[in-house]
Order: sequence, then C-alpha cells, then structure tokens
Amino acid sequence: ASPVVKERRWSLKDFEVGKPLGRGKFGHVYLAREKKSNHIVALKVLFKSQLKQSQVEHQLRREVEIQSHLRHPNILRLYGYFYDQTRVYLILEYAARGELYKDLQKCKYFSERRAATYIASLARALIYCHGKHVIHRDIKPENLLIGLQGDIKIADFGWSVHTYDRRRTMCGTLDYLPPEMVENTEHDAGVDIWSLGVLCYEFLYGVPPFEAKEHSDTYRRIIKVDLRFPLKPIISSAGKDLISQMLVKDSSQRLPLHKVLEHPWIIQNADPSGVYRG
Ligand SMILES: CC(=O)N[C@H]1CCN(c2c(Cl)cnc3[nH]c(-c4cn(C)nc4C)nc23)C1
Repeated sequence: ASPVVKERRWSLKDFEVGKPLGRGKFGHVYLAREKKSNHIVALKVLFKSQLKQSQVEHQLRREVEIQSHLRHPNILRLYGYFYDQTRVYLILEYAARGELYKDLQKCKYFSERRAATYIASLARALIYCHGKHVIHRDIKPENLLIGLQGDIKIADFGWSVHTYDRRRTMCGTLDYLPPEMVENTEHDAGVDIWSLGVLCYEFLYGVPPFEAKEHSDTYRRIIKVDLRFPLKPIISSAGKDLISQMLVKDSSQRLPLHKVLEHPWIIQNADPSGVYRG
C-alpha cells in the first residue's frame, strides 16, 4: 500500500509542515513531510468556521469521499484527512512542478504537442471518472497541477458529483417516464467533454473560446456556441476540428471521450507516454 495510507488515524503531529504552496478559497496548502515514511505531501488546511459560514461542509465531505476512492496517474491522490478543534486537514499528493495555469500564463499558449499530450491524459482520467459515475464539472487550468515527470493531474474535486442513473433509480419501470426524464440529466458526463474542449482551445490560443468583457456577453456566446478561431497562433485544421466536435450544444452530440483519444490531432501530436518532455 502507499506509505501514506488512509486507514491510520492521522494528526498534525505526524507531519513536519513546511512552506506554504498556495491558498485555496477556504485555507492554505502547505508542503509537508510525513515523519515516519518521509513521504512528501501537500497538506490542505481548511478553517471549519469558513466552511460553516459558506455551507460547504457537505461539498467537502463529497470531495473527500470521491477523491479518496479515485486512483489514476492523472488525478491528484487524496490519501486521507483529519481534523482538530478549528480546522480540517486534507492529505494530498504533492505535484512537484506546481500549477499548470502559471505555466500557461508564462508562455501565453502551449505548442500543439504539449496541448495534445495534456488533453489525451485528461481524457483518460475523465474516462476513468465517468466509469465510476463521477463527473468533475470544474475542469479548468486553475484545477490542474503538474507532477515531477511533467504529467498533468486533476485536483480540487470540490465540484464533482456522483451521477446516478435516474433510469435505474426511478421507481423501477421506465414506461411512465416522459422523454426528457429518460434522456440524460442536466448534468451528465457531457459537461466534462465540453470543459475539455474549452480547455483545449485555451491551451492552444491562451484565452478561453467564449471570453467577453461582460458576463452577459460570455453567456450569450456560450449559448450560441459562438466559436471563432483567431488567425494567430496558427493551429492545425485537425486541432480546430477536434475542438469543434467537443464544443457542440447538444451534449449527446459531443465527441465521446474514447473518440477524442482516437482523433487524428491527438494521434499526431500527443506523446504516447502521456508526459510532455518539452
Ligand atoms: C486551490 C489550491 O489548492 N491550489 C493549489 C495551491 C497549492 N496546491 C498544491 C497541491 Cl493541492 C498539490 N501539490 C502542489 N504542488 C504545488 C507547487 C509545487 N511548486 C513547485 N509550486 C507549487 C505551487 N502546489 C500544490 C494546490
């Protein structure tokens, strides 16, 4: 089992806490070392008072429940948690090369090879999540970290949910359900395919596809799927084709994740090892 396993009851004295790595909404994340195993982790410290006043305890419980059961190279591990009088602590995998959005800001946009390698890894991670009826719902650069080898990791499952199949959980028979009930729920796995398409566009152009000054304009552009490709940087038609097949209004018509992995742009550009070496 991994050195920092969840079965044990953890407490702060098990860790030597180091420098702050960054701050989330509800607290800070610190570099830390588990004393017995010398395992380096990221310790996310959340203040109970802030969780209470924002009524996100249930969301945090769901995040812990979901992320602690997911095991995938492109999903940040949650090894365990503990709490004291005033705080909740999440013991998270440490991603040695930090936050992806900082890299994206620095180099404005990624090469097609780097973007395709990340999109392929994220597609594989989402296929894994959807196989467990988990949808993330918040795939964006701020929630992505980079591991020691340059491997991308989805973090922050704060908005993930367990989808359940209403068809099966409804009172047995389907016969009496109207079409819209038998169809997908408003939040089906298709939301993550859309977000992956938005992310792919932002990786390649450095800005999200429906960006506008006012929120109301962004909303209008999303609803209309007002997708435009700038002249610069020059992107292959294969890359634009993949984005166009993911950013489709009808979620049932979006390119399924396994088809994303077979798309020519991914085949031609993604590093098979899932790691971008530059
Ligand atoms: C909302 C939120 O938790 N955001 C970030 C803060 C750091 N945190 C990390 C988490 Cl949760 C895990 N691993 C990290 N590694 C780093 C990092 C590494 N370097 C060289 N620089 C940084 C920064 N940060 C993390 C997640």
